[in-house]
Amino acid sequence: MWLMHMDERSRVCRSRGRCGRVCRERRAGIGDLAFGIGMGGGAAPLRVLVDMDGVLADFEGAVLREFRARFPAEPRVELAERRGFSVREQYRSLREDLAAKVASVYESPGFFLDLDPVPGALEAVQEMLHMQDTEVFICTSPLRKYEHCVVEKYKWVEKHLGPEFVERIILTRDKTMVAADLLFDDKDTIQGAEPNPSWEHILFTCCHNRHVQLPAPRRRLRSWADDWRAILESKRRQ
Ligand SMILES: Cc1cn([C@H]2C[C@H](O)[C@@H](COP(=O)(O)O)O2)c(=O)[nH]c1=O
Ligand SMILES: [Mg+2]
Repeated sequence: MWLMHMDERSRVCRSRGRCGRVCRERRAGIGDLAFGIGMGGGAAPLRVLVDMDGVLADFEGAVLREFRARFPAEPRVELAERRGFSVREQYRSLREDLAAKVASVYESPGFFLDLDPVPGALEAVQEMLHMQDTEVFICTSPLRKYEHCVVEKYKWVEKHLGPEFVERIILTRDKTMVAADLLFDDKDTIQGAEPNPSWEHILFTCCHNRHVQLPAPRRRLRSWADDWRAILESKRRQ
């Protein structure tokens, strides 16, 4: 199967890292071994990226709670009414000035540090960390207004997952540039400089994407109680 991706003249993987198992074999040097130009072991570990807001940390629940506390007289968007990734744009559609008000909530010092973990998330990533032939990284995007967000994301990871996971933080506004096999993320559309990212995006269900119809063959993880292990195993077999 992986041979389909190999260009025999240049001896490079023509998929340029976009082909799941093939890429893991390339990372492990099996492609080179097959052409007699190096030594390889087994397939490289399955590399899994796990998003932070909406997947590990409950961004949406905290936005609503804090908005209600700070602006009790203002209209708000209940979680059951959330649609679309951007909470700011949905508040703007209620009334123009509410966009700045809701942004002031998540741009405040302490907001990111105080987020509650998503149920089951900490246990799942700790289990992934100890799984054989598996590498797990936290791949998260900072706010444009990054003053508190960046350092608090690091502190949140240390507080809830420990220093081992701090080493595993990838902070980027462009996740398409990160090479991996899987990305668990609540944002329904992830775009960036690389038009063909190497990972398969597993949409993690969150209040704002619950109603999004995914075209085949895209997959969802409904919660951390859903069968994330089966998704990893299916990817390993591809
Ligand atoms: C308006 C708005 C912003 N965000 C922010 C919060 C984070 O800084 C990033 C997403 O981070 P992730 O770890 O990649 O999930 O965008 C948001 O999540 N939702 C919003 O509505
Ligand atoms: Mg997210």
